[in-house]
Amino acid sequence: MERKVKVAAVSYLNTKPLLYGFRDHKVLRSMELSLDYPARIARQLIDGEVDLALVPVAIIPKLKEHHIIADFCIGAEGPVASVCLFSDVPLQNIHRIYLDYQSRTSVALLKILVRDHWKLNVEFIETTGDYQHLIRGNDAGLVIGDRALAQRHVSPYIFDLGEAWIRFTSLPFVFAAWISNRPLPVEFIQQFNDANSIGLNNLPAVVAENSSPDFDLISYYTQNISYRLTPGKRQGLARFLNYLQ
Ligand SMILES: C=C(O[C@@H]1C=C(C(=O)O)C=C[C@H]1O)C(=O)O
Repeated sequence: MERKVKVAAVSYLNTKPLLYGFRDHKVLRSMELSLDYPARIARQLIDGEVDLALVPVAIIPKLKEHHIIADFCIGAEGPVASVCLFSDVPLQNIHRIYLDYQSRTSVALLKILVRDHWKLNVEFIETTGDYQHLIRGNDAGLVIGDRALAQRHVSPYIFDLGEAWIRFTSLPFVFAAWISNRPLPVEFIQQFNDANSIGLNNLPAVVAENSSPDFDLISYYTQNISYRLTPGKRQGLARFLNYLQ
């Protein structure tokens, strides 16, 4: 028997609908699953520690070989809610921006928007651990995931990067996609896609076992995160990857 496919997924609330259907699914016989934050998962796929991962799409150019294997992604066709630039002041008054160490795609997206859409002259600051308390005065911060949903209750100014990208390009955006660093059997991919779809078809059940004190999850899963990797999203992805060259 072939060895098990090592799969890594994002540990945030946005991924729960995709992972819901894996329990008891027969695809589990041929894979093992681990969870982490996006920048770590990116490193694991680049280093070959895993075979397939829900990785930030910004790392695609770093992979020797890549296959987008599933019909699902973490995308947005409007405000995404959990990828935002948070600030005490309006855009024009921001001097410095703390970058989220957990992110790869949103950091690259933010830099594109700052340069070409908002046309701001700011300094970027890398982070390695908690930094949200440093978001004050003229220092803004990019925050993603569940921590962004919490930061929405703290910062008076919220600039949503999903919304900004769409204003800028008129295209949807893909933050993360299921990407493998080697070809995988067709049968595995079919089962994997089936497992992904189960939670999306049963969102009330997904919400019943996950809760957020910060955001309404049904809205998050239906109005903000957009999970289907549609032709429009692939177009948005191609445009984004073009900017990275
Ligand atoms: C929408 C989100 O997309 C995420 C953003 C990522 C990034 O910036 O690298 C990676 C994975 C996604 O989970 C989010 O985390 O809120």
